[in-house]
Amino acid sequence: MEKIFDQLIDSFIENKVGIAENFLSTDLSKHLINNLKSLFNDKMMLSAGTGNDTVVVHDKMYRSDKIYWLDREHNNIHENSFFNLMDTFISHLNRTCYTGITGYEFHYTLYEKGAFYKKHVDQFRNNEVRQYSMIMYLNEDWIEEDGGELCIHHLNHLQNISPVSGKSVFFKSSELEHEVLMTNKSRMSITGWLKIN
Ligand SMILES: O=C(O)CCC(=O)C(=O)O
Ligand SMILES: [Fe+2]
Repeated sequence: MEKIFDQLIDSFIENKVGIAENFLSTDLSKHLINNLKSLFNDKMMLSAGTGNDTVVVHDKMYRSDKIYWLDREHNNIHENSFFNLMDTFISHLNRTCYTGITGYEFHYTLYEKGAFYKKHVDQFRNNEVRQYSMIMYLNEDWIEEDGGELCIHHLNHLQNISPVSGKSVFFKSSELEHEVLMTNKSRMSITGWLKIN
């Protein structure tokens, strides 16, 4: 696993956007996507909001994804495997890069056909707790016509990343502007932030 962690970290250092293709095993991706689908069927996935810590605005012109927060207290074996993986990644990151991460938060994310998330930065304006953004995609068989790329706005160019199963993306929450382009079919992922307090 350390090799994949280093791939994510090294590409982050080189390009400001870390990408690792097999961060989640096929098995774990499958279980997590099944969790997400059953949460959706049980109407547990709710419209995501935007704003700072205290004011959350639900503006469907700005983002139209649905989310559900992961929690060890759900006692879901696959969710806990995911958290174990993140714990290992964070100790590796802290050990090799002195990042001092002390916590995290992750949600399941569903963009239904036609959904998007307009250009934004992840760190809240009045709160610097979120240090790194991390997204794990869960979609098998993604083709260009499906749209839904993560589009990173670098200073002089755009970088489009397709949301393919197992792939993880990692970048600084305070810096990079990015958006999720409109998706032409259901787009599923786990999105989260590594935090300091
Ligand atoms: O799903 C993605 O590719 C990015 C999601 C995102 O930018 C966010 O939730 O803040
Ligand atoms: Fe974001």
